Amino acid sequence: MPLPKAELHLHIEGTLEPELAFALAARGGISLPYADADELRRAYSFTDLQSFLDLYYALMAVLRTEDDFADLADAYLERAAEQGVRHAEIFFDPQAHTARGVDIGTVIEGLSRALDAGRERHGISTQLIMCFLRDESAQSALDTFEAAKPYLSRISAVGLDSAEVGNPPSKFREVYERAAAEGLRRVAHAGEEGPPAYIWEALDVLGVERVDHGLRSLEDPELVARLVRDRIPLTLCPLSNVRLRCIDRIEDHPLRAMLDAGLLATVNSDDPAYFGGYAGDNYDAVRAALGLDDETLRGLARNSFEAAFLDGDEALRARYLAEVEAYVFD
Ligand code: HPA
Ligand SMILES: [Zn+2]
Repeated sequence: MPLPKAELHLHIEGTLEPELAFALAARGGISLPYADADELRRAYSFTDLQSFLDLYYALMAVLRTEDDFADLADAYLERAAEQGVRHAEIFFDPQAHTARGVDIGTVIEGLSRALDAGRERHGISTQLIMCFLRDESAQSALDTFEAAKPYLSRISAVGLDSAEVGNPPSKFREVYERAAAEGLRRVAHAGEEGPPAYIWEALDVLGVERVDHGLRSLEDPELVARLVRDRIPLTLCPLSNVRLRCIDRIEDHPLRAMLDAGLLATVNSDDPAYFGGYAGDNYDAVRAALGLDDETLRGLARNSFEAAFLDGDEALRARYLAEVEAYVFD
């Protein structure tokens, strides 16, 4: 049995495995510019974030109907359950779909259908986090937020993703203010490729409660002090960092140094279909590369549930935390 954990940094569109992409393409009468799943998988060689995003957005062409989104989320939950994920807070990118003429309601209803069934079918509790594409305009984010208004009861938080450098968090101040006014939680990708200054902005301008990645935090000791003081969680994604060449080798990952500095670090998968592994695979990778012992892994799992947006159900959080403490490593 795998270590129980929460997944807090997972793009549902990044769980689109090549085989499912071809199956959805066939169902929708869409042709892909690859002969088969193996050829597509061979294209998964990235030089930076943008080179990944280009393929990530292109492949979304197969996601068109409510059933497509439901099947995508159901396939993810099945893989996640096998890897010990008990709770998942899942990003989606509405603008990547509405730009192709897919209604935002189709996206949210399809995902929600699979997530609602997920508790029974896969034993996983879930939340949805709506992300804005930071390389689109601030107005586009505002328009997206307005379009999502009828569905806000299904969304727990807003996030910010896509091409980071040149698109600082402060660009999205207004839409984050609106989200907060509607009672939504706030997170943002920051410090993946971008500088520590972007992490400060995410905290001070957008009011985020968690930083997605925050990989470059250690470059700024004052920032580390702030993150430690306020117990701001970082949702790290080790395999992603290697595949997108934010770090050269997994052995160079700053996770251990971050834990030693007192940061509330968590381990997550980002875009598992593209980066070589789901949540448990990321735990396995850092365990092997950084020589983490069992109690450090247990601490990472504990952090994941402490960082989860489970304030509305503290009994559930307590149950998950008890599972972590009772876990016996083999
Ligand atoms: O790793 C990522 N970084 C930024 N945006 C993203 N959108 C999907 N994955 C990512
Ligand atoms: Zn991400």
